[in-house]
Amino acid sequence: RPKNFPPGPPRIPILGTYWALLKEDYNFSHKSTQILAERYNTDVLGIFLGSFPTVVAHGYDVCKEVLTREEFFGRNDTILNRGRSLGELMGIFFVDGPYWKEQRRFSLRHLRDYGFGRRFASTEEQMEKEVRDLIDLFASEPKPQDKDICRKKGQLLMPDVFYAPALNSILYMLVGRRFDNKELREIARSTMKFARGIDATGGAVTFAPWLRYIAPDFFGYTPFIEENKKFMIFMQKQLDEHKLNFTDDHHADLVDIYLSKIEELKRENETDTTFSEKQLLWVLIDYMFPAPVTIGHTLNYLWVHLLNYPEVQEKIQEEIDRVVGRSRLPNLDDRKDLPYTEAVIREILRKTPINPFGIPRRCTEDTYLRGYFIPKDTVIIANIWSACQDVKKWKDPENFRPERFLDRYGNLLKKDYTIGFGAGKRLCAGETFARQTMFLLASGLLQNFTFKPADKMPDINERIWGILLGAPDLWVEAISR
Ligand code: HEM
Repeated sequence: RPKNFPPGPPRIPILGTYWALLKEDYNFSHKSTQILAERYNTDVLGIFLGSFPTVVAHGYDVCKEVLTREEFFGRNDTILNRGRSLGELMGIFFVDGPYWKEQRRFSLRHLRDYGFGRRFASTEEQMEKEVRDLIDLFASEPKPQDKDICRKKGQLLMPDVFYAPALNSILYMLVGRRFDNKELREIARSTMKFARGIDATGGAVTFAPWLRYIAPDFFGYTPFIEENKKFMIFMQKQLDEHKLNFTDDHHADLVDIYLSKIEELKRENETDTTFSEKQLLWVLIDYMFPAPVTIGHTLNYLWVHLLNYPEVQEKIQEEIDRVVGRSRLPNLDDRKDLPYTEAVIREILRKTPINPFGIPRRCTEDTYLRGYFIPKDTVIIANIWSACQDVKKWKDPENFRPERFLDRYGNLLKKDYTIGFGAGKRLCAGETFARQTMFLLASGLLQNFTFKPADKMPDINERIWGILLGAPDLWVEAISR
């Protein structure tokens, strides 16, 4: 333990202090670190994942500080982060330094041109089409290709029903077209397979990579690599097709813009560059793979709550009827006029964060946090779950209370303290898109249907173990309004 390193449980060989996480809560390490932080009377817990020094921040203020400080903007070079992209660190999620800065900035700047994170008519039309298709799916007899998510008219499976609309919305901006829903559902389920094989710390295989030779399935290594390959194959196919038809005088999506940039650098004989076709592949995947599972699972939690709190469902419907009516679908202009609907989505993001540990960061230089010494290359984790449960911030965090985001006149509070998307310059790159998509899908469905559980009432506290903290699958019954 380095001198003045944050307090925490004692280390043992190989496991470090991982044993203590398993002992406190075998399945949910975000709960274990919270228990340990309380025991050691600290907001800044020092643990060792194998031999890797790791600092876990707890509570709203410390998490916010950790996420926004420049020296904590690194990412970790782990077997999984490399393994998914065939041995190299690529894309946006798992790279850092100037490489990360350039690729994040370039992709975001140009995705904005197609409506990612801002208003753009043709993308909004496309998203409206996705909402309409989803409404039709709920209102129709099941088609043979939809039997996996629709068991009879009006009875559908969450989160899977959201996978295709979320993916098609982002793919439209990345590669300029939409895809068959069944194909997209299969791809989205790949993410779930690997996300459920490994815990939020990255699991034992991250700090003891040799475990992948002993029991690769048990430690989640094989599913992680194999399921990631499915994204790679899908995206490589799109890239190959784009390259065949590419002309530099017409750019229709991010791939065109990026290929054009590569051409420009070639013309200038610029070889010292972070731009390459391989890099493009992983940038595309990094915008694609989070969309269905993050949006799908957050909406699944929303529905778990709507079923348990029918009065909240009614209030949203009353607000939509009053502001939008029934003759057209809610659109992004309506967001500001539907404060209660927005507040419910914010409260879901707070109460049930799907990334309890966010994406772990790396400390890029020796530094101090709340008086403790943090050496360079320490793994930095913000326990987002603890920040969302912080009594000092939320007063009654255990309650589902959307009104906490409204003032006494029912207006949405200007400042949004939601921290589920991370914070600082490494903030989730898809936040605005995710919020817009969730708003459109939720408000469109609730305008048209009232929902009841198709089987028993879902348990509000049940969670599925994994990197992504999801609720169990939920069959809902939609009754036309
Ligand atoms: C409810 C939905 C979502 C939640 C709660 C969420 C949450 C997060 C969190 C916690 C991080 C880590 C941020 C940090 O290190 O501070 C992250 C990163 C990221 N997210 Fe999301 N996300 C969501 C949806 C999406 C969507 C839909 C996309 C893409 C379309 C996306 C793309 C990304 C990317 C590219 C990063 C990496 C950013 C970087 O390392 O610079 N996310 N997200």
